[in-house]
Formats: sequence, C-alpha cells, structure tokens
Amino acid sequence: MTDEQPESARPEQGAHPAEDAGTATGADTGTATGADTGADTGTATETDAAAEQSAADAPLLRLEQVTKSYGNVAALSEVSLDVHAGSVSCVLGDNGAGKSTLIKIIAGLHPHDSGTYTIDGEPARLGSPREALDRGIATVYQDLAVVPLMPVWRNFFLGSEPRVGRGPLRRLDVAEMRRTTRRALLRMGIDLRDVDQPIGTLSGGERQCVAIARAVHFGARVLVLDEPTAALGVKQSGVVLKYVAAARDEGIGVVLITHNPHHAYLVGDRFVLLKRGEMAGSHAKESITLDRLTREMAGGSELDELSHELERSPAPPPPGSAA
Ligand SMILES: Nc1ncnc2c1ncn2[C@@H]1O[C@H](COP(=O)(O)OP(=O)(O)OP(=O)(O)O)[C@@H](O)[C@H]1O
Repeated sequence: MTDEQPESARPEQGAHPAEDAGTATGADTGTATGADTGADTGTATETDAAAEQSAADAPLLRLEQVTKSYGNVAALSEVSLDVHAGSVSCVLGDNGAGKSTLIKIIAGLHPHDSGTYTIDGEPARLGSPREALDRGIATVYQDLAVVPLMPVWRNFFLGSEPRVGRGPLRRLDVAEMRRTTRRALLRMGIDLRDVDQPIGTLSGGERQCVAIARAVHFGARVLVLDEPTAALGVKQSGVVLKYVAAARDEGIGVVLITHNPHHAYLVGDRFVLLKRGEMAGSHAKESITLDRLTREMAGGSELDELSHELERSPAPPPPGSAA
C-alpha cells in the first residue's frame, strides 16, 4: 500500500542523518569524501523529509471543479472537495443539490464530464465501483444492500467469504466469519448481543454501524457515507456519528453526505455546501459556527423571507369597534 512505503522507508533514512554520516565516514576513512557524503546525505534527507511531509499533507482524494450533466440537467457544476486521512469532509445539500451525483462520481459509478478527480495525487477515472473499492474507496449507501434474513456475520462477509477444505469438501469457514465479525465490531466499539441474529432484526442505526465496521475491516481508506442518519432518531443518530468518529480515528478519510448541519457539525472537519448542483460554500470547522452553517444550509435570506411570509396577519378589529 502506498501509505506504508514512506513508513518503511523512514527508519532507513533516519539511520543516516547528516551528522551521523559525516562523523562515521570521517572517523572510518578520515577523508574529505566522507564529509562530502555527509553533506550530500543531509540535503537528500531534507528533500526526502519535505517530500514525505507534503505526501502526508496531500489529500487522499481531491475533486477540482468537477462538472456532471445528465442530458440538459446540470447536476454538478464546478464542485471541489478534499478528503484527508483521519478527517471528516461533510457535503451538505437539500433535495436535488447533487449529493448522489457526487457520490456516484467518487464511487466510480458515473464518470465526470470535466474537472479533475485525483486519488493519492494522481488523476483518476474510475471505470466501476469495483475499481473504486480496489483503490480503497468504500461507499455505504442508505439502503445498505443487506440480506435481512441472513445473520450479521453472513452479511458482514457477503461477497468475500473465506473458505476451508479442498475439492468437494470445500465450504464456508463459518467459525472464522463469526469470530472475525465479532472482533471487527468490537474494534469499533460495537458490542452486538449476537452476531448470529438476522441483520434485519437490528435497528437502522445498528445496521449502519455494522456497515461502517465492515468497510473499515476490508481496508477502506476513504469511506463515503450516504445520509447515514437520515432515517434515524436522535439517539441512534448519535450512535452512528460515534462510529463515524471511530472510523476517522482509525485514520480513514470520511465523506459524510447529509442534509443535517447539526450532525455534520458534530463530527465534521470541513463542510462543502451544495445548492442546485453548485458550490454554495466551503468552510473549515474553525472558520464557521453551527449557527452560520445552519443558516447557509437553509439559505439565510430565503429563511428570513419565509418567516416573514409565515408571520400571522394582524387580527381584524372586533365588529362594532371604531376603526
Ligand atoms: N439519471 C439522471 N438523469 C437525469 N437527471 C438526473 C439523474 N440523476 C439525477 N438527476 C438530476 O440531477 C440533479 C441532482 O440530483 P441528485 O440525485 O444528485 O441530488 P441529491 O442532492 O442527491 O438529491 P436527493 O437528496 O433528493 O436525493 C437533480 O435535478 C436530479 O433530478
């Protein structure tokens, strides 16, 4: 994995800092070449360190000025979004804002018409959701695509079931799936009573949590969540947001699609607002309050207009009273 390369390269570079190289080489050989080598190594080390730093700062995924139309309908127009490791980027928008279209582009379901989509700094044009998954981009859709009557562990491994035995004795490794599901859920802090229960018997929030844990277990680096709290009550929404935060703390770059600014603000690090396919704002958490985010989301002046329209008209004077 690309992430691991700098990690494994670091100790080697760290073992040859400029002074060490200079001293060791000088002591060993007593030649000027040794000192020169030390200086060269120093420059190289600094350059490498700078390159490593900028690689660490680079977003896992970046959309720049991305545009997408369906025939005459402009679903997205020049939308930009950065997703960094260990942080949550929220995309907020009302119905028809273009949220699903954005997800489909990120997940490899639809190609974008113009603009750039880069993954790990390289331009990408994903041909299918499978390709997105192979690049570590997992999407959890609202309907969750589970088989309700199958146990939790079976759904957890759906499509990636481990097997044991050979030839005609080859079969699903049920014990391993049960064990791993339990462990993967616990790792995210999810303590299900029973992984044997049909997934359809879990609450909507619990199903979302299982889907998040599944994506983390199968190595997602970017996790796209399509309105995970849309159909949930206050308490369950809180639980799901807790696991969004847990995924973030595992170093995953999360894209949280929502129309709820309160939920976004609880876990988000940056917020992109979409309105009729266009970017209506992009803010880091430090630069916006929840109040302002809510007003921007609701369309501040439109809300003022609405509240004006909804004001009660003054009651008519009682009959017979002097006007
Ligand atoms: N396959 C399609 N063909 C034609 N128009 C489409 C298609 N998919 C989406 N649109 C249009 O593109 C615009 C953005 O739709 P999109 O589904 O991305 O918005 P959304 O923010 O996800 O909305 P919602 O929250 O209601 O699902 C809408 O005007 C929609 O009607």
